[in-house]
Amino acid sequence: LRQLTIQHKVLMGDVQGIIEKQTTNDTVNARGSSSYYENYHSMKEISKSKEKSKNAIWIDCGIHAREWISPAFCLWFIGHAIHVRERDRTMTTLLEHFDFYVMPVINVDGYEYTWSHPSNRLWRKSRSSHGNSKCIGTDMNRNFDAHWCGPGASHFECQEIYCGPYPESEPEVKAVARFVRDHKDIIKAYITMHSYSQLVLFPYSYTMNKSKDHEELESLAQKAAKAIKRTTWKTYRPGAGAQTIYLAPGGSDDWAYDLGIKYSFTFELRDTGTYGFLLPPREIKPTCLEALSAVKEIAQHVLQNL
Ligand SMILES: Nc1ncc(C[C@H](C[SeH])C(=O)O)cc1Cl
Ligand SMILES: [Zn+2]
Ligand SMILES: [Zn+2]
Ligand SMILES: [Zn+2]
Ligand SMILES: [Zn+2]
Repeated sequence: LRQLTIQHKVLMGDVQGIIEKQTTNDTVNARGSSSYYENYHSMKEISKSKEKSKNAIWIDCGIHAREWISPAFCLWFIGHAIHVRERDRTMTTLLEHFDFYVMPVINVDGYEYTWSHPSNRLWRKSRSSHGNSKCIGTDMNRNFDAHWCGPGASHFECQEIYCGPYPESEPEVKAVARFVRDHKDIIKAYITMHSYSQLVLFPYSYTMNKSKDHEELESLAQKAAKAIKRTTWKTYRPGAGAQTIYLAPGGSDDWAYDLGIKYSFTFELRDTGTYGFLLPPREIKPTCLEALSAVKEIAQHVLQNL
């Protein structure tokens, strides 16, 4: 059967099958359809054969269409991690211990929409339509399966905080949730970049109750804020989401935390309201530098607490 399975896959020209062709005694990936990530990951697993997969840190950006500084950070981060790691000792060390899974723009259709429709530059949601409503879009940060659609979200499709028809109804949310679930044993931190307000948020947002790791996360968020202060003198406020910004359910950070990824943070990047979502280009680089210093602070703490 195994031989047949591999033959079938190779015949199907499935990359997965070709990868498995090189499989030594690794188990054949049981799942038929595996995503790019699975091909990539199983290739890495095979290349290292016996070794456990490297731990990883997840960073996503652009879940909200109008928060343009967020995708800018993710792309800048990738560039930094690739080009300057010789000069950046900390980054070099972190990259020896972690893979960084970076998703530059989760809400691709929404982001593109704000570029192609200047009159809708402040669009927030996805661009999907469900049922027969005249209104478009689900707030992807209310669509995760974490106290879904409780207080702080809306069941009404025309609302900015519409939670969607059901948890993970948005294909982009489903893709992120599936990947993170499939890799929850090696993903040691979940970081999601938003704007604006200059905040370092940690669970919970869906309840006013403190998480079991409240003290540790608070202290780490404070250290992240101090790193930002040291880098650009900007003040970011650390705090649990519900107390610091608003009570809201279905967010990705709460979902990742309840999945077991303890180090889970939402960043609200610049600014505090002067330009808001329309942050001028001159602020992109300093914002990326300060956000990088915070991400490094978190990653170093995670490394020390593996
Ligand atoms: N779990 C969460 N963490 C952070 C936030 C704040 C962001 C800021 Se734009 C949002 O409203 O989606 C919201 C939630 Cl639901
Ligand atoms: Zn994998
Ligand atoms: Zn946001
Ligand atoms: Zn925001
Ligand atoms: Zn620490």
